[in-house]
Amino acid sequence: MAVKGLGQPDKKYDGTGIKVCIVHARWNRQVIDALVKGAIDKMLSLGVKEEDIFVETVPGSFELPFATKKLCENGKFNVVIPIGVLIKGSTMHFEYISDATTQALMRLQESINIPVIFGLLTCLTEEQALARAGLDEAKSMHNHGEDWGAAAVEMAVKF
Ligand SMILES: O=Nc1c(NC[C@H](O)[C@H](O)[C@H](O)CO)[nH]c(=O)[nH]c1=O
Repeated sequence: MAVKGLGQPDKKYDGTGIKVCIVHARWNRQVIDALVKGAIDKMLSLGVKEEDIFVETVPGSFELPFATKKLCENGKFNVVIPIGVLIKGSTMHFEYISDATTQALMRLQESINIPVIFGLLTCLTEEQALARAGLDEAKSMHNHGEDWGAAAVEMAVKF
């Protein structure tokens, strides 16, 4: 049995009534769209109402922290899922955006006081990104957006 991976939740959480913000980048759009759909479909299956899921987009992952702060600082949402896909290129751009965005999203939880689900894929190849969105031919991995949707419901219900 594989060791790595998300364990089953301690119970099935009912997402009825929770308000969710998804803010996603538009870079690597094919992968982004699959991840967003995976997160939404999972949350709907856990009782979240479609009208309680608000979706906004930004150009790229580097814009996720600022947009997340502006969208969530007024207390309208119980949880936020920033989603971005970073794919390593030939420069250090990937490393700087990945680290800066990750740190900013983690710190943001202190100021907006709601759970921030980490929906940033930091991939070394396009194949890694496709696999983590459930888009590769071999279906070698599940759509990680589903994990983020489940985590969002659990965190919003519990805290
Ligand atoms: O470079 N690669 C990527 C990227 N660059 C753009 C950056 O996030 C930002 O939008 C611009 O620098 C403008 O501020 N954004 C991503 O989401 N994924 C990438 O793979």
